Amino acid sequence: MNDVAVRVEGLGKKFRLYHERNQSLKSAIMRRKIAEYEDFWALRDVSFEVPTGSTFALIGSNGSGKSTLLKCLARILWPDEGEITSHGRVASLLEVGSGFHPELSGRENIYLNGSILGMSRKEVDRKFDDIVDFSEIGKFIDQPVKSYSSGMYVRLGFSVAIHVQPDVLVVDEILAVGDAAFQEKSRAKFDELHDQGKTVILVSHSMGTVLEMCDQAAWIEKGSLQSVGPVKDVAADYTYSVFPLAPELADAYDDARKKELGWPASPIHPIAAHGGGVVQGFQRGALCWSSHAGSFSVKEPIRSFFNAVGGIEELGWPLEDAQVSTDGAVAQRFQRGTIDIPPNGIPRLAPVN
Ligand SMILES: Nc1ncnc2c1ncn2[C@@H]1O[C@H](COP(=O)(O)OP(=O)(O)OP(=O)(O)O)[C@@H](O)[C@H]1O
Repeated sequence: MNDVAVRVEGLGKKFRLYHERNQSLKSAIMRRKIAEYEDFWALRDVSFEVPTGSTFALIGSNGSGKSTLLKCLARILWPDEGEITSHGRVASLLEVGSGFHPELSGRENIYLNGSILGMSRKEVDRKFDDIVDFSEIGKFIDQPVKSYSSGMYVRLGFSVAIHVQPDVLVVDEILAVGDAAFQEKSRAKFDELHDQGKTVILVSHSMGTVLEMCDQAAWIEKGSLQSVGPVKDVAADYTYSVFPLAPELADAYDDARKKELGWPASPIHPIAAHGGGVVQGFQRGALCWSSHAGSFSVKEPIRSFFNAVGGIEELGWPLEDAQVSTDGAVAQRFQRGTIDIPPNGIPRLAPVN
């Protein structure tokens, strides 16, 4: 077996950006001039290898070129420079409804999509019931797919793609369209593929999902590769670029704290009251700097706090580390009140009058 599932070498993909809004031949003739355009390189000089059996994430900000790269990997787009070599059967699930014909039924689309992804009719016949079962489309299978919800589209598309039994599965963010139960089911399917030594390449904006599911990653920005390697390193590089450290916190963020708190997971929140300060959420806690107390770290529960109230306006910054009792309850004192989180419960905020 090959150690490398996909090799990308010097990849470049350009698009034409037209300066005239209307690009039809008729309008060009009417205006007696050919539409002007410029070349825009969505990807340039991108090279990396995806190890066989890895779950590989592509990360980067909006418009950085992730989907374009996935489309090149799935052979939906053809590169203008460089090349992609892949080993084994590649199946992809990119845009909602891609590979489906809206007027055809779910049943007909399973055959259509299956053949696009390289399955024979006999193979689809054999797997048909499993595909329908996994998709949970049930009695709607003979309805035209144009009447399906986007979640139903994705469930059917994903079900066909995994039943191709690909060596490499290429998936864009669209799985997030499915409901919680289906997302859980697709996660389990990814684990199964991983256990079978299959390779999955996916795009996700959720750093939690990426860290949980993937072992390798590549970070792309403005069409060029920034870093590639173990997911933790790449995710750290990326998040530092998105959420730089507050200058006040930089000194406090030594190696020990880095280990304890992880990398930045939120922008810097300024605190106006009581002489001012800043607080910033990290992967496993928060760092706080106040003009009174200098800087100190707060562990996990502050994240629940951030989520619960959407900010630190009400209670101010934390005055102590969270106190965790044996039954899992959490209590933490803040500048203007306290927060209590019962085991598996909703945080209660108790502002001081
Ligand atoms: N068909 C196209 N014609 C012209 N420009 C395009 C085309 N497809 C993509 N682009 C441009 O290429 C760049 C990269 O787009 P792409 O969709 O790959 O980004 P992305 O990283 O997937 O973004 P997002 O996170 O927002 O989904 C963008 O600037 C986009 O406008």
